[in-house]
Amino acid sequence: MSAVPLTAEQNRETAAVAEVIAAGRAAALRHWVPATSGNFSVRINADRVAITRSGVDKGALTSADILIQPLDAPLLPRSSAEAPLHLALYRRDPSIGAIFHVHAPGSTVLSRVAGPGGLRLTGWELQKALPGITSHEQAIEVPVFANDQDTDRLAGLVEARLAAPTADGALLAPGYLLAGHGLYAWGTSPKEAARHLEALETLFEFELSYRRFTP
Ligand SMILES: CSCCC(=O)C(=O)COP(=O)(O)O
Ligand SMILES: [Zn+2]
Repeated sequence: MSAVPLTAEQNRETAAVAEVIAAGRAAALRHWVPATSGNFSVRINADRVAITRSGVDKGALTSADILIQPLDAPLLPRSSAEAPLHLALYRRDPSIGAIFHVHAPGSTVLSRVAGPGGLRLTGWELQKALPGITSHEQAIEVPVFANDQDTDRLAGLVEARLAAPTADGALLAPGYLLAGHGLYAWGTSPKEAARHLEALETLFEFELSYRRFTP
């Protein structure tokens, strides 16, 4: 009996699930997703994403832990508690290919030091790992939102903030912080989202150390 070949769409779905599993494992190796925290998603096409289920160990994901969520349908049972934050970003920006959320130490601590509002980054060469940044002299704005257990309401605030202009023409980071909670970062592909996540978390660690030495 010959196997039925997979369609291009099925191949895309399988690849997206594998990317979600790999992103969770990479984050866990860096201790960025302690105690089942974090959530990860990868776009399959214009209408659907692969996203982690709620409450599972993101460092030991299997394909059974990944849901295929249509963007314009109610949340599937056992979906991530933070799925509305992922879906809102995919809906507003078709170029987003992956979204990763971690509870990494630099992000989580700095989000409380900065408080709700915005965080400015400038002076760091590593900023150039972010899109549109060509100099350490440019300013990057990272929105910081008060944490909220109502993630639909939070998604509405994020959408409004990302649509608003920044002060002084600063570039918006491909990510934001939830105060006392963690970091969301995205990119056009899983690889780019991972690079943005790593750059932002490292910049936040730099910033925390720097602030200890400066008034
Ligand atoms: C144990 S961390 C609390 C929930 C959270 O912030 C998180 O990132 C994980 O939520 P999920 O529903 O996606 O597992
Ligand atoms: Zn979280």
